[in-house]
Amino acid sequence: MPSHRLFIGGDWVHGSTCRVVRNPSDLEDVVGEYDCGDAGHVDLAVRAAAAALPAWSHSTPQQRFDALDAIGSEILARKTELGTLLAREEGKVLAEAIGEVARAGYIFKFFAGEALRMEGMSVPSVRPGVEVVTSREAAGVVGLVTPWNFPIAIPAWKTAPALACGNTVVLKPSELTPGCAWALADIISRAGLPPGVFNLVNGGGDAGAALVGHLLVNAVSFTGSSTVGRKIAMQCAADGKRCQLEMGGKNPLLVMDDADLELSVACAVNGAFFSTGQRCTASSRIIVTPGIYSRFVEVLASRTRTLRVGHALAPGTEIGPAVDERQLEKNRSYAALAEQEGGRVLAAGQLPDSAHRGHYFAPLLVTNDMPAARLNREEVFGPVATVMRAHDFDHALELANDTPFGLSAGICTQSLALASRFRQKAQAGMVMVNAPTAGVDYHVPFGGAKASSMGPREQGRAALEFYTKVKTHYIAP
Ligand SMILES: NC(=O)C1=CN([C@@H]2O[C@H](COP(=O)(O)OP(=O)(O)OC[C@H]3O[C@@H](n4cnc5c(N)ncnc54)[C@H](OP(=O)(O)O)[C@@H]3O)[C@@H](O)[C@H]2O)C=CC1
Ligand SMILES: O=C(O)CCC(=O)C(=O)O
Repeated sequence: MPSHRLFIGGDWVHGSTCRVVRNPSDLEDVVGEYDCGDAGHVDLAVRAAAAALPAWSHSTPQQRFDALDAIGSEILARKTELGTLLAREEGKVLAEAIGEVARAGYIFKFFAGEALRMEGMSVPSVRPGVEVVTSREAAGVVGLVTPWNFPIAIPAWKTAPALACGNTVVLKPSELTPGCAWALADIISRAGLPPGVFNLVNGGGDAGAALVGHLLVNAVSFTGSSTVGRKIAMQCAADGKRCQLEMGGKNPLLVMDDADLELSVACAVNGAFFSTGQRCTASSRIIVTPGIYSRFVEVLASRTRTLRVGHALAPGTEIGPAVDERQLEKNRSYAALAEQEGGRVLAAGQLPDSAHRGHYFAPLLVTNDMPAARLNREEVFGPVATVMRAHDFDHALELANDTPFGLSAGICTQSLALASRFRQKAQAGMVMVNAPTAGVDYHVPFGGAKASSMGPREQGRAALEFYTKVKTHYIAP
């Protein structure tokens, strides 16, 4: 099987090592071999991006539109094939994987349009006869460091706005999922961009650190763990680089006495367990008021027991495997905490007969009313959710906000008054009413409050704040 190379300065280049990627649903299935780069490859890629910057940052909106639109079209045309690759590489069930690929395609289409709509302002000056206008310019060479859990959508939602705004890019995806990033680079390589405008260096955290610390990189956008995010923030602050971080979540879903039972169970199951809980927007804390508690827990527990865990490509699978052995061990260690911390297991899903073939973990529903319990404070990133009992709405809101994170927060209620109070008081970047905390639109801002995010928002028009610098022009006659 030929190894997939790095893409640097318009050429496919050998890396220094090679990674064999195996399907987490079936470890005997080899997905592919991918070259990994080191600090030297990162240096070459950043220099290529810096050399391409002057011309690309002055390219016409039409050139940018044409390239991004072509990339979006090819991704959409190949969504089933690429979705299958994603499902094999990351373990996301096929329907969700195809949905993620389509999302990546639409993101490129959306930002193709944004390239045409790059606006400035014309503002009356306080001085007579002077004209004031603002314009947007590219931020420069951008380093994109991405995680494994959305291996094509996250590279897309960073790369597309970066290119639309005239930046040049070095993408360093997670070493666990190089295949989707490679497929994206392959599509981009045929979209008519000049050499060096987009570069791919697959590799591990060393390549990521080399990219973040490179002096020719002007801006860094990162999605991943809080631990790595904090390191990157410190490095960028020391170097004076722009920085955008999307990190963890411990997202609450409130279920109020007046909630529709079926709808709230569906929101909880989707938010807590779909995508194997490997979403920063996952509903890992479900906070329930007394009037609905017993009925809700009974239906949710029975639904949890019957969730179909299995091979991501098998028809009917609802929950795929954990991405790798390390994440599986992490899930198991949190599962062990369920009783150690004084909680109780309400329900556990069933492992498939073929569980020994992959990194399978059965969804777990735990009750623990202690806000200080680790299961209520730390991001597991697996299909593990706690149910907490709240006395009333105010108590539920207090529990919801009692977390260092603030990405997404949801409420199930039929009361407009409660929904409005929740939307105002929830300390989160995204609030959902009668909808799961996870699963967002691709054309509106995405990001969190408190320790979940740093820097300007991603996605939608808000993304332009990070990927452009505003210039103010004073023109006197
Ligand atoms: N909020 C979110 O969306 C995500 C949160 N997470 C959380 O993080 C945990 C661990 O997942 P993991 O993939 O290891 O996440 P990491 O934060 O470790 O990795 C994210 C990306 O950063 C890279 N990286 C690692 N170290 C550095 C560094 N020092 N400088 C620059 N880049 C670096 C990684 O490379 P490499 O390929 O070597 O890992 C990867 O590309 C999960 O269990 C989950 O809790 C993870 C993914 C997404
Ligand atoms: O919930 C979503 O649609 C997006 C989640 C996400 O971006 C993440 O987990 O990194």
